[in-house]
Amino acid sequence: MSEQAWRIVVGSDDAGLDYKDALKRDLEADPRVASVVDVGVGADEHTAYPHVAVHAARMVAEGEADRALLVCGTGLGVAISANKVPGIRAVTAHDSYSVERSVLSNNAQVLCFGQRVIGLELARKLAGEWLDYRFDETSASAGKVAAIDEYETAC
Ligand SMILES: O=C(CO)[C@H](O)COP(=O)(O)O
Repeated sequence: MSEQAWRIVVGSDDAGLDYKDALKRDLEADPRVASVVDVGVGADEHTAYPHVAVHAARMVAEGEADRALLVCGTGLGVAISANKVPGIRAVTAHDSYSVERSVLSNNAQVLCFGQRVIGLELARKLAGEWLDYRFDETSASAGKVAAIDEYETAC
């Protein structure tokens, strides 16, 4: 049986707009993706990154999307912001191994890139690889991710 296609939300601030739009086009053309929702920014829009990131992360936390792909200048601010939403595990990852482990070790639902940090072709390649990974709830990593969740409710 084939795996269910991803429902993805994309977002950026103005510093990440070009990459967000390019990655969105790739995702829309990808058969592994069922739907793509763009929460901005659009051209000539200057919403600060925390608002966009939290909007996207809430969509994931509330089950409206499976994953989010976020872009700002560094990929750091969108990750910090998305992680404020309970239940969200957001990472900044600019290399293939980290992207893989963000899903297989950390069950991260949110991947963040920095448009001022990596080249567009690398970002496109990493986003494509990201779609192939699914967290294994029966893996040895599952208990560690559960411990993160326990700290979220305890702290
Ligand atoms: O990279 C950003 C936040 O991490 C953002 O795109 C730019 O933020 P700024 O340096 O505060 O303008």
